[in-house]
Amino acid sequence: MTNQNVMVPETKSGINMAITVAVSNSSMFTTAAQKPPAVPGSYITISKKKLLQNLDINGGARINAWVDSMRASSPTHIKSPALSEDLNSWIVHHPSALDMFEQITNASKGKQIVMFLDYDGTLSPIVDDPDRAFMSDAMRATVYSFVRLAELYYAGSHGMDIKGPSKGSKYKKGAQSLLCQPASEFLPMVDEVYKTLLEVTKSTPGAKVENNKFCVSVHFRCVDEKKWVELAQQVRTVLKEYPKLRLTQGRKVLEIRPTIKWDKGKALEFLLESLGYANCTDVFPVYIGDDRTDEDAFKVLRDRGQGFGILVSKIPKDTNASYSLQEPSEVMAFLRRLVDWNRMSLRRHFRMRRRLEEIKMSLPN
Ligand SMILES: O=P(O)(O)OC[C@H]1O[C@H](O[C@H]2O[C@H](CO)[C@@H](O)[C@H](O)[C@H]2O)[C@H](O)[C@@H](O)[C@@H]1O
Repeated sequence: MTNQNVMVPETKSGINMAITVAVSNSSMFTTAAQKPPAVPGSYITISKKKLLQNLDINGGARINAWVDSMRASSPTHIKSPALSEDLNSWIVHHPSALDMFEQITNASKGKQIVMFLDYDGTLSPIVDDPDRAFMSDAMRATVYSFVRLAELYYAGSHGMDIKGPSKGSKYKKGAQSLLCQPASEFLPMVDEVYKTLLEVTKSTPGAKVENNKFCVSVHFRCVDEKKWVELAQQVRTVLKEYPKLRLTQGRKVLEIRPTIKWDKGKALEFLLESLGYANCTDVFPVYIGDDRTDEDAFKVLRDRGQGFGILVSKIPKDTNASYSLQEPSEVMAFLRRLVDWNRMSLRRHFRMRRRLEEIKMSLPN
C-alpha cells in the first residue's frame, strides 16, 4: 500500500467530513468501473430540486416541507410494511456494497483506490449529542489498519476547510497545513449568525446550535417534533437578514452556510487534484457518506464515470450513490474486507514477481 491518507480524529470536534484514504496500488489488472444506473426519486424522500425550492428562504419557503423532509431523512420508526417493500425494490438499484464486494474489487483492479469517508453516520453512529459522536475503538482500529496513517487529509465544514500534510513533514505526526478555505471571508458572518441563533433558539428545549467554523448547524434531534416548525421558523427569521448565507438540510439538522459554489463534490475534486489524480484514468475514488450533502460528491463520481458512491442508509433515499450500506458497522465490515483483499492481492502480486524472477534466473543466458 502506498499513498495512504486518512482523517482519524480523536474527537469529532469541528469535523464533518473525513477524507481521504488511498489503498491498493497493485497495477496488475485494469477493468472499467461498472455502476448500476441511477434511480429516479420514487421513494419517500423529496427530490433535490423540490428540496432546494423548499429551502429557498428568500422565496417564501414552506417550512412544513422542510420539516417533513427532515423527518423523512432520519425517521424514528422505519418498520412499516410499505417501507420494507420500498426498501426491497430500492436495494435492487443500490445493492449492498458488502454483497457486491467482488464486483467492486474487480472494477478497481489495476487502479489506485482513493477512499473518501464522511464522519457522522458513516464512521460514527448517529447520536443525540453531536459532541459525543465518536468512532468506536473497533472502527478506529479498522481505519488505522486501512491506512497506517502515513499521511493525513481532512475536510470540515462541508469541504470548506481542507487541511493536509505539511510539505516535508511526511513522518511528523499531526503536522497539517491549510490547503483550501474558499469561504474564509464569511468567517465573521458565520460567527455572528451562530451567536444570534444561540440566543434565538434558547427558548426551544433541546435545540442545539453547533459552530462548524464555516457553517452553523441547528440540531432538531432532541427537540419535541411538535416544536420543529417553530424552530425552523426561528432559523428562517434569522437567515432573512443574511442573503449571503443559505440553508441546507440534513438528518434532523438545518445547516446555514455561505452561498459560494462549494460543496463536498467540489472538495472531492480539489482533493483528487491535490493528490495528483486529476486526469488519471487509473484512479478509483470511492466515497462513503450518509447525508444529503454527500450527494454532491456521489454526483461528481457518477458524472466523471469514475469509482462510485456508497450511501449509508437503512431506508430508501433518492441518491446518486451506486451502492448502499446500512450503518457504520457495515462500513467497518466493508473497510475490513478491503484491507484483507488488498493484503491478499499484494501478496499474490509479490509471489508472482518472485516466480517471474525465478523463471528469469533459470533461463540460460
Ligand atoms: O453532511 P455531514 O457532513 O454529515 O454533516 C451533517 C451534520 O452532521 C452532524 O450531525 C449529525 O450527527 C449528529 C451526531 O451523531 C446527530 O446528533 C445529528 O442529528 C446529525 O444530523 C453534525 O453534528 C452537524 O454539524 C452536521 O451538520
